[in-house]
Amino acid sequence: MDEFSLIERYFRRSGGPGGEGVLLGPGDDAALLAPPAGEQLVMTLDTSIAGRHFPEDLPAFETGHRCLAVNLSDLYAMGARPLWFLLSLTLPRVEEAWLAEFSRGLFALADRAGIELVGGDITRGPLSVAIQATGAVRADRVLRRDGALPGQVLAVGGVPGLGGLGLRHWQAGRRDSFSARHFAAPDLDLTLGQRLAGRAGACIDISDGLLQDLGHVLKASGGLGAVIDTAALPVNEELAALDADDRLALQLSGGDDYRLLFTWPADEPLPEGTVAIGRITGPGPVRLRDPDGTERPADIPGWRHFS
Ligand SMILES: Nc1ncnc2c1ncn2[C@@H]1O[C@H](COP(=O)(O)OP(=O)(O)O)[C@@H](O)[C@H]1O
Ligand SMILES: Cc1ncc(C[n+]2csc(CCOP(=O)(O)OP(=O)(O)O)c2C)c(N)n1
Ligand SMILES: [Mg+2]
Repeated sequence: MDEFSLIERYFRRSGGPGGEGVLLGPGDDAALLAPPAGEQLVMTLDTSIAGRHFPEDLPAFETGHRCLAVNLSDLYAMGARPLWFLLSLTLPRVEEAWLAEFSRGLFALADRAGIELVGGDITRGPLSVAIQATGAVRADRVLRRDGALPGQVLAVGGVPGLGGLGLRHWQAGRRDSFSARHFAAPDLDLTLGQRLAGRAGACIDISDGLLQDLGHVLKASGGLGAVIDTAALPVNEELAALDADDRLALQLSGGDDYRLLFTWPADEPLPEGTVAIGRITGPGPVRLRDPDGTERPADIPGWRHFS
């Protein structure tokens, strides 16, 4: 089957509403899109390479879900609502069963998130999936990394450490655990970004580990510091069962969580489903506060591609 029939069969869908603002989707030289009036466009791109970003033997359905999820996560972290995406697929060979499952996983999440595939590219080579996603947000609702202020509460929507524990479980063959399933097909919060928009101070999605991603927020916000209450970090049963040091390392530097970390005015109730884990301080280091009140520097690194 050639490239054109593949696109027709697995990536071009007829019938549906066609997506907001889509004047011309896949099929011409490029897509033709109408930006929503009164909003700004938000664009992101993440590449997922087999063996580096996801396991070589990740099932095709999960691969489709995951590669879109990591991009949606960046749109949500900006307060945007998803609109359109482009898919660049590099495949070692044509396996129709794989493609059918991949596109099923991809579109199942795309439909839930309300994002439309408007074009892409297919080439031959080692398996990798690059997705460029575009969303829209009103100027007064944008969430940025540079909006943290001393005194704000630091909060998360989700369980930091789940992705890191899931990768460990996956590698150990425990592929049915809750965390392994979250790692394989990250369970995004599809509404939190919108609920934070226009209200949170700063926001970022946790992909490289809580401390590293918090570091980006603090640096962008002018070199602020933070205190994290280690006992306040939310856990599920699988994280709770680990010994304390192992658990904390995963919570702070595991990565692959794809949940939002944000700052919030201290005098306002937190949005439903989110948990306070500390607060932003004036310029200084990030410190960990243990339940007995002792504080220590947080010096656990996160995920780095080139170190
Ligand atoms: N090759 C590149 N050219 C231009 N900008 C880039 C490139 N790679 C990353 N960026 C930009 O750097 C910022 C951080 O990117 P990244 O570390 O991938 O963050 P994220 O976790 O949000 O995907 C983003 O604004 C991204 O667009
Ligand atoms: C097979 C495999 N090994 C290791 C990891 C861990 N890992 C790889 S990339 C990454 C960080 C996120 O990737 P990156 O390209 O930095 O995405 P971004 O931060 O740009 O969203 C993590 C935690 C993984 N997801 N899969
Ligand atoms: Mg990126």
